[in-house]
Amino acid sequence: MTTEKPSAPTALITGISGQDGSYLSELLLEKGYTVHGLVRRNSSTSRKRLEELFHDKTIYDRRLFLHYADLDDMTTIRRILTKTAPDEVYHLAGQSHVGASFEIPESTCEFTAMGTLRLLELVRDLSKRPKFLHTSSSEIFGRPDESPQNEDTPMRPVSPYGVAKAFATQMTRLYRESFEVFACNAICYNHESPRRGESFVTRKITRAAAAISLGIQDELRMGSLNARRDWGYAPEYVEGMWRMLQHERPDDYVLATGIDHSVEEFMASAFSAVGLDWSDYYRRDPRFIRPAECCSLIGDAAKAHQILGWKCEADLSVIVQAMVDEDRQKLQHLQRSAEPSALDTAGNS
Ligand SMILES: C[C@H]1O[C@H](OP(=O)(O)OP(=O)(O)OC[C@H]2O[C@@H](n3cnc4c(=O)[nH]c(N)nc43)[C@H](O)[C@@H]2O)[C@@H](O)[C@@H](O)C1=O
Repeated sequence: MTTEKPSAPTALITGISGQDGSYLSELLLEKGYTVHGLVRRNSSTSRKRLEELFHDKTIYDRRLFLHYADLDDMTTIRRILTKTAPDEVYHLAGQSHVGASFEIPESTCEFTAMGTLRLLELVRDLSKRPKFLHTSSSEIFGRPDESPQNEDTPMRPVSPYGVAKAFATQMTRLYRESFEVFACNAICYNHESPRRGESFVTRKITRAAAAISLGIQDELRMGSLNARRDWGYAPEYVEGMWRMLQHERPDDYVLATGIDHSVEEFMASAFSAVGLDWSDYYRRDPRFIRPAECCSLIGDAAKAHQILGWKCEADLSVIVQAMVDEDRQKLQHLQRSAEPSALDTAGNS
């Protein structure tokens, strides 16, 4: 008698080419999943970036598939969902820059809020419903009354991004409670890595520290250094997302370290990693000060720890060092290959 092996699961990831999407696809591929990823139509670098990450072309060719689809193009997403019939959908895509959301509130809500609602509608209508994970954000708490925040802390967003995420978070709850969709919110606090985009403050700082130490840059223009954030390590956060969909019941979980640091402390750590004093290079620039700011966000991940066995282990100083090292290596490579335009520092984030 032959016992039939259960077929490996299939996942669909929106926003696969971002930091979290790349780590999540690696995790799922390692676990034997077939992974389908949605990439924006105008994102010409996405495919190349993922190809570079997956040196093993066999995996890339046979178990990782990319599809072009924007979050406002639901007929295409419906077709992809029907064709690929995923067991799990990880919804990571959206406009993720808090500062930019003050400039582009409408498109932020269009993609981050309405994009999530439209996806939930598609999932609800499928005959074989996949499990659904929405990556929510600590920005939903805005200026909270309590610290640390947990899954029951009231939402009080203070940015268009936070408002859009609060809408998407509440919709995800509603589809779970009213329409019986297996839908979870991963309420993620800031999480960083050497794959973090340069418009986020951590990467902006580590790249500047690396560039200044190599003589490529001479100052760092930034906004306020007082804000405090709970910074964790991105690969651990995607592991938490995966665990949520493996649990028997859908729910919401905070993913956070429970330890906060100021932007100034992060900067001191990055500059000391290259033997420099940050205060010699910092220039306050009002362009980077937001109209409203979440001053201090710190998460309580006790529920994720107790129910999912999730915890974060990476120390912030180790993350900072890894980011600075990666930036120095990349910049040195560019210096050697004499690509001056590529050495321009990210000045608009
Ligand atoms: C959880 C949450 O995490 C991220 O949102 P964020 O916390 O806004 O991240 P950030 O790295 O842009 O800013 C952190 C802090 O740093 C301050 N800051 C000062 N000067 C500059 C500056 O020059 N640039 C930037 N970007 N920030 C600056 C800024 O005002 C803020 O207080 C996203 O992943 C988001 O998608 C998300 O969900």
